[in-house]
Amino acid sequence: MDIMTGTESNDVALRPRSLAEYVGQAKLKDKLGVYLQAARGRGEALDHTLLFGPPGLGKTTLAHIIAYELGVNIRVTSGPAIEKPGDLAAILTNSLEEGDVLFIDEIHRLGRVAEEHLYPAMEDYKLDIVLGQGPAARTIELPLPRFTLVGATTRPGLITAPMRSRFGIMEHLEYYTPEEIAQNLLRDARLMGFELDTDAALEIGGRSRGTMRIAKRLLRRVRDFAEVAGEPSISLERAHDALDKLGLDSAGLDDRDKKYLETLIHRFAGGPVGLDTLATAISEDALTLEDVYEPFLIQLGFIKRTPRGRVATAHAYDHLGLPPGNDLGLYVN
Ligand SMILES: Nc1ncnc2c1ncn2[C@@H]1O[C@H](COP(=O)(O)OP(=O)(O)OP(=O)(O)O)[C@@H](O)[C@H]1O
Ligand SMILES: [Mg+2]
Repeated sequence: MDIMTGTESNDVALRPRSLAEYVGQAKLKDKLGVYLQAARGRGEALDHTLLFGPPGLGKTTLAHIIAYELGVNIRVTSGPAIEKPGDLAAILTNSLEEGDVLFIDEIHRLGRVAEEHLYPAMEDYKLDIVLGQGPAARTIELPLPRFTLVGATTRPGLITAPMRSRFGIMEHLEYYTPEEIAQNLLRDARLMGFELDTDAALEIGGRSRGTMRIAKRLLRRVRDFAEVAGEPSISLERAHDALDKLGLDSAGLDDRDKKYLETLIHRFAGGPVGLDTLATAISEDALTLEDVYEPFLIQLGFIKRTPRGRVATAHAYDHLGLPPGNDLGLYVN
């Protein structure tokens, strides 16, 4: 099972529309609520906002909520979709109205040229367009409506300093607690019209890597098991059993997480080992490890990133049922 990717069918109806429906992220919501209210009160566009954090925590959802709360339209695009400066000009001049939100997903993948064109658009609400070539070329300045750029990224480290400095609001999304996830799953179940026991929701919440998207997918799979078993509601036992069948352990680690930890511990004596070496050893892409797998393993306190490489902690040994500091030596398998 691939719990990190895939489509989210009939998800749109379940997406929270307002900040009030958006579960968790209390600190972020508090602050954002104030900024939204202030911008609305002044009748101004919200400052440009950068949302960052691991996949599936709700950045895209939040971008839509911002537009909803401001009562404006949202235009959605992504870094890789903007290749030529012309692409950006088309987006900025075609459909944006005063106060609208322009959402650029994966903003770290914006090309350098497009990025440089975005600077004056963000700062002075104007676009410099170069007409012609060579000595005959001239630049015209196109005024833009005052808009709010909302950028989302899983890799804030790749956003250049000049880009970063143009965001007035920068917010980090955090992993959800099992309780927060359960709260949202109970709401989803209600909206989809099936019974979900609270302890079952908490069980799924505890095995979802703190990630809303994963939790929602697991809920659908657990529901399949319950339905096929002819059960009218989803019980803790059913959730437990189904999650075991899906290969998730008590901490919500899947087979690939476990392979990561086992490789680090057995093959590299718990580290330190470089990311690329580790990635090769488990046939994964280094970026995926860094963006998707490691943040949660770090959050659980199972691994550490050190200057000399990745290190497994005593916690990880414990979780895998190994004696602490297990020193099996190099290359046991
Ligand atoms: N705080 C929340 N409350 C309720 N539902 C949420 C919340 N956060 C996320 N979701 C739901 O979880 C799913 C994933 O959220 P979303 O697509 O916004 O994540 P993302 O951070 O943009 O992920 P990616 O980095 O992969 O683009 C969506 O179905 C969304 O409705
Ligand atoms: Mg997204």
